[in-house]
Amino acid sequence: MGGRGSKAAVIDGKAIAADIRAEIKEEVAKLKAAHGRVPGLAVVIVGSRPDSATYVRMKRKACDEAGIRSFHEEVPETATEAEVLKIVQSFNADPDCHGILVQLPLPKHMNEEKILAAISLEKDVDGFHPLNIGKLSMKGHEPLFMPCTPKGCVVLLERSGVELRGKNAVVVGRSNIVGMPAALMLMKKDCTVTVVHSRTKDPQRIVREADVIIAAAGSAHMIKKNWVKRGAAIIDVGTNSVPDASKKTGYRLTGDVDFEECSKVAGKITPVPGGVGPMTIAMLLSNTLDSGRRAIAGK
Ligand SMILES: Nc1nc(=O)c2c([nH]1)NC[C@@H]1CN(c3ccc(C(=O)N[C@@H](CCC(=O)O)C(=O)O)cc3)C=[N+]21
Repeated sequence: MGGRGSKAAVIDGKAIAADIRAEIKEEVAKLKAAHGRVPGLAVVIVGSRPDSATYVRMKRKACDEAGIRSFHEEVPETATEAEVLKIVQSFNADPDCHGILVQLPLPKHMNEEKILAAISLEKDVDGFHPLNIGKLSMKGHEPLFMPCTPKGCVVLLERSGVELRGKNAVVVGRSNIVGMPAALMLMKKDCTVTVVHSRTKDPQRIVREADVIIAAAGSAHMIKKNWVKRGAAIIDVGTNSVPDASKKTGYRLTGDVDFEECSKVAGKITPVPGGVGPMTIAMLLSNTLDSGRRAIAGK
């Protein structure tokens, strides 16, 4: 694979996510049979951004299919921070709710950190609570939940047979929700990790050394063929909207990686869409199942 003239194997995130969702569905059914209860996920959405509405619809459908109960609370863009905090607190206290997700981004007048920190640690299925993130960085401390997108990246690598131990991993991007936690998780998997960001000198030279590339910079097609070592595994987290007149919506989704060119040298590569995106939702269900199992079965 990845030899001269050959093409990278495409990692099918949609298929891997479907497998995981089927496994989760079975586990939910087992919980229900043994305890008469199922995991529950609360989704809080503030305002009516069309992209947020789409993601929330997909999450809800995924819950339904897996047998996970979902609760929805939608408030207008003009709601106050106190109102959102109150909703979070009511789900914190609800024994049928095992996971709480506050859809991001929040309107500018709300303090995102304050709202995320109000979510009970035991229900933080997004893994965004500062304590859960902090534990990721410490030896001997396991977070209750890992953030869904970077966890999805690691699971994609593992399920497609990429050995991580001792490998050079380069993470492009240092965001709280993807780059930083992805780097920490790969370190826990015994990779040697380098994080490349907007102030890095000569990022191409560093990325070219990578056996594993996690592209999470938010810049369409910034990773080119001559940035990639032959045989490298590439996980593309980018979800950039670019104009496309042939689409109904007028735009299409594209990654941070120039897929056409890079797949000529990479060993394995994820597409966008159909790569990391579906895994984000599968990991959300997985975290909700874990949380529900802890609460319902006590393990
Ligand atoms: N509290 C919170 N938690 C999140 O996990 C969260 C969030 N806020 N805000 C927005 C981002 C984005 N996100 C995605 C989920 C699924 C796809 C996904 O399934 N994408 C499909 C395609 C979707 C399409 O075509 O529009 C794919 O890549 O194949 C993408 C992105 C979760 N997010």
